[in-house]
Amino acid sequence: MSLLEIDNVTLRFGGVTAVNQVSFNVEEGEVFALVGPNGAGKSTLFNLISRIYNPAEGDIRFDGKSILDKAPHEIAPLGIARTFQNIELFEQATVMQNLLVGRHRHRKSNMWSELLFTPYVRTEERRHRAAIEKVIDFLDLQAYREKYIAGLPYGVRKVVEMGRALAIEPRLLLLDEPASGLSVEETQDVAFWVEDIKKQMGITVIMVEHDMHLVSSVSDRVLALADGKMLSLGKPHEVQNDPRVIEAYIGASDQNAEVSA
Ligand SMILES: Nc1ncnc2c1ncn2[C@@H]1O[C@H](COP(=O)(O)OP(=O)(O)OP(=O)(O)O)[C@@H](O)[C@H]1O
Repeated sequence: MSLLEIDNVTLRFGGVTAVNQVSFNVEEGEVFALVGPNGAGKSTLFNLISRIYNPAEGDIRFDGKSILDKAPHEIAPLGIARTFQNIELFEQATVMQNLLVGRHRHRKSNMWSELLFTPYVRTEERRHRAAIEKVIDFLDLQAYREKYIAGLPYGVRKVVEMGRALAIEPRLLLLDEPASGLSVEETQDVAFWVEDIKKQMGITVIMVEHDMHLVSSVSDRVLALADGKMLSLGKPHEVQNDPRVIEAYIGASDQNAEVSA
């Protein structure tokens, strides 16, 4: 059974069909990339999986069960974490505090036991701290742990956002443009982390990304979309060389050229 099944999903915004009869499966342990020109429907697909949007048609199953009856806040407890294109962290909180927020889904203690600081709460607190230390080590964030997000460079914030999602200890991680705005060196780090997230942590990754070099170096499979429709699905080199994909990108750049002309 696939970890995630997108089954004939359609979503319309007024007259625009943002996602048009899209079907694909993501297998456990895979790095799966969604690519396509601007407006292809990639972010909308992430928002459908995160339950921010309801499909007009189709089903989305995680671990064999439909998630269409879940509210957005019930998605992280299922084991699905995500990052956002426009980083969504608490600016006036430290790196450590932001990572602790990610642990919320694992808190099983109630308010009274927290107030009384029972042995159970103490053990749980240690478990949360240990999980976070693991993420800090993994992403090399030691130097920033007590720093406020507001004062951090963009590249570090992006890493913290990935850390917040990893702190949830998800089974499925959705990365929305992890390399956008990053330097070549920082993008190289993202490539190493994605590989390790898969190999060391055993987490399945779906990534929306425009950087085709990153996509082809880390992805097992790639789905190319254009105008909400599936164009091509396969290994990175197969999709990159698919004439339908090349045509869609050329078409999109022609349109941009016309707009900017
Ligand atoms: N909330 C919304 N209301 C109306 N239309 C929307 C909304 N969100 C997306 N769309 C439209 O749906 C289509 C798909 O948009 P989407 O943001 O999913 O594309 P994308 O592939 O993520 O693009 P980009 O690479 O620019 O982020 C576009 O035509 C977009 O204008």
